[in-house]
Amino acid sequence: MERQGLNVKVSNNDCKSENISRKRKLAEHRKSLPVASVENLLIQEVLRNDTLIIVGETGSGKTTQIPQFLFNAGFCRDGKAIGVTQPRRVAAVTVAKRVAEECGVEVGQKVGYSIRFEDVTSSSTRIKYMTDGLLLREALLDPYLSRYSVIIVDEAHERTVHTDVLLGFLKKVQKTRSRSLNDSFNTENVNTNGLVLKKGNNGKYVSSLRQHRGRKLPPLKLIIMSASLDARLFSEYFGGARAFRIPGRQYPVAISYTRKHVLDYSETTLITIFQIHLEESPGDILAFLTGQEEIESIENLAKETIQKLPESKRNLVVIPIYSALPSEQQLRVFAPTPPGVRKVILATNIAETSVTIPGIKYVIDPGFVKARTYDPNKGMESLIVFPTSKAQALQRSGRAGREGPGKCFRQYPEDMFYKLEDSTKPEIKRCNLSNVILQLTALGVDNVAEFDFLEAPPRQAIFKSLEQLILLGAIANDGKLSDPVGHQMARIPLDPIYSKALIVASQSNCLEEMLITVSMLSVESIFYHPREKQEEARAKMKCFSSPEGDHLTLINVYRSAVDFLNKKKLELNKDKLEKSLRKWCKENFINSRSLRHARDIHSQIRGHVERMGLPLNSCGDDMLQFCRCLAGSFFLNVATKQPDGTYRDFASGEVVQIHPSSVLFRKKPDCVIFNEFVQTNNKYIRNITKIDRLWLLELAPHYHALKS
Ligand SMILES: Nc1ncnc2c1ncn2[C@@H]1O[C@H](COP(=O)(O)OP(=O)(O)OP(=O)(O)O)[C@@H](O)[C@H]1O
Repeated sequence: MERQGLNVKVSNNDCKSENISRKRKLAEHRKSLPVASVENLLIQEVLRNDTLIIVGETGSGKTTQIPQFLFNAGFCRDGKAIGVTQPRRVAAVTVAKRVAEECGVEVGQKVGYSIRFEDVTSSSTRIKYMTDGLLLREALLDPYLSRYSVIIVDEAHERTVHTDVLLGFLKKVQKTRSRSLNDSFNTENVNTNGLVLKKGNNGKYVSSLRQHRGRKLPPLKLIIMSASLDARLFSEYFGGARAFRIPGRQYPVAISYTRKHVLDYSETTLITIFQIHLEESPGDILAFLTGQEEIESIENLAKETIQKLPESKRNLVVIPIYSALPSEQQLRVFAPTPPGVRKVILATNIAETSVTIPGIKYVIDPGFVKARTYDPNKGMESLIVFPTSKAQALQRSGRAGREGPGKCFRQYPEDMFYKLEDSTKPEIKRCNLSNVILQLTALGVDNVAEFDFLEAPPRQAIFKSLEQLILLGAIANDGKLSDPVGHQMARIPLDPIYSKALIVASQSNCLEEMLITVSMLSVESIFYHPREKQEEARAKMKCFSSPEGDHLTLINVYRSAVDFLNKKKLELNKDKLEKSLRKWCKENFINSRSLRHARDIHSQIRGHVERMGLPLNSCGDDMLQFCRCLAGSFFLNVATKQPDGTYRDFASGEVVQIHPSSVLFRKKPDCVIFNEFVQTNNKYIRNITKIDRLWLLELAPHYHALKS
């Protein structure tokens, strides 16, 4: 006993001194960041300008430090908060954790984060990191964003559709809040924005939002940040807003290029990983790839190669990260590596901006990214692999110089870099806009075509998406949200076509089945077919296959997994249960990560529909009923067989083929609904169910009776 007590005492002391030295290190690190030298100047600029554009090298401290400067300068007096938006969930979570640690608080207290389906904030949260999409959702409940004194839109160069919509919306909120500002402040020491500027004892500027009369709001300060944005474009959009440049960078990153064009970037990436591992000094590796399937294939090849290395060189671990991975699995990449082990992270562009992955010294950038494209003429959206922009290449190399000097290996010749586009084409110009239009309409924007966008999307895309929303019954003839369907759809955080499917299903007695379907459709590839075990995998898939098509097949997989868990629940604890599910998945050639993600989405969306009061009903064994419900939900995506065995998409007239991964690939029914259009060398449709064409006349006459 005594011994144990002694041990505890010693380790407590160890802990304490470890904590103190960690705190000291963090404080020193903060002081060493380039942004630290301009703290005062920055605060003055924010006080003087309602909108400020801040440009500073990657790693200079923008995301983690500027919100803390603003907090210390008094921007959260009166209970107001500073909101910081990020294009990606993983960045919002990890940055919030880091800033909470720097402030010496638990995440969720003074510093918190909020992302779709996860809110780690409290009434005492004053610095809140969140995704840009989440702030837009918050605006539905609080159109003046009244709880915020400052909004920082970080990584604005990414130009995600949410960032662009948010900027237009924030511009509007700023105008409204400025108008509502009571002008009877005490004018002494007050600048034009109604903020009091005082120099504090420590020589730092401190602002105070003077108590305003009545319930009027102080102006909303807006900061737009990035390492690589077109400051002029943003400045013009915000009426000549001031741009502030943070001088200096933290650590140098040496860039190298290939001598020749590479034919297969996956192969060269794999080779480069092992060259670094065998020849370079210690430090972790981050390699950028384009998607889950590519990552999984390189992950397997890398693991096989590691096994072939001499024992002493097998100290390399491979960790994947992509957006379809559940949050806690994504966070695995941030765990420190044990001494003597090198990790290689295979990432999509999810790890491109904002995140700091401890230990990364080497970046491999093949120069490609998978991005959405949209053809408004055909109403078809597809994912295509494109070369990155210069801005993306700079962000990627920036991940290497965050804890010390780093190296970036670009897998293309140097002259290629200069040929890249400066910045990424804004997503709003290359995506289906139905989600944007639904959100803007819910925010009270009646004429989306006239909305003040930073760069307007093609008018044709607006009209096409508007037409889709009208056909789905979300928007009424007067351009407003329909009641109740449009309002319900705007509340469900899914693509409008899936939100509508849930509403249709609740009216057709099969909401349970549709909930499973949309959850499974929201993740990437449930089945995996390893090259060397194609036949075995195909045989296993047959056990789940439904002759009706892929939707019912997905339901079969989900229900089999739930049955398996229910059977084992009594014998195993939670950890062992998950482990045995993973084994079950492996035996059945099911991607356990995707299945887990689908289960998460299912439970979260289920919560939403329950709160909305939709009846959680099931059609039981009546699968005909469910297939009719699929037809009534996805009537915009119909394809019919042609004499030569190909299909014609009903809406666009395009010739398409059933994707080889579909259970209907060989069966070729006369008429199908589908959920995905994929363009590779051929045009494919994926996630398909056979239907009776006559159902469409009955279930969606407003579209099919007119078009037939
Ligand atoms: N989670 C973390 N773990 C360890 N160090 C971190 C973490 N987050 C930030 N840092 C350190 O703080 C520095 C500043 O990070 P910050 O994200 O504020 O920079 P930034 O200027 O916003 O960069 P970027 O433009 O790339 O987002 C990083 O270079 C890194 O050294």
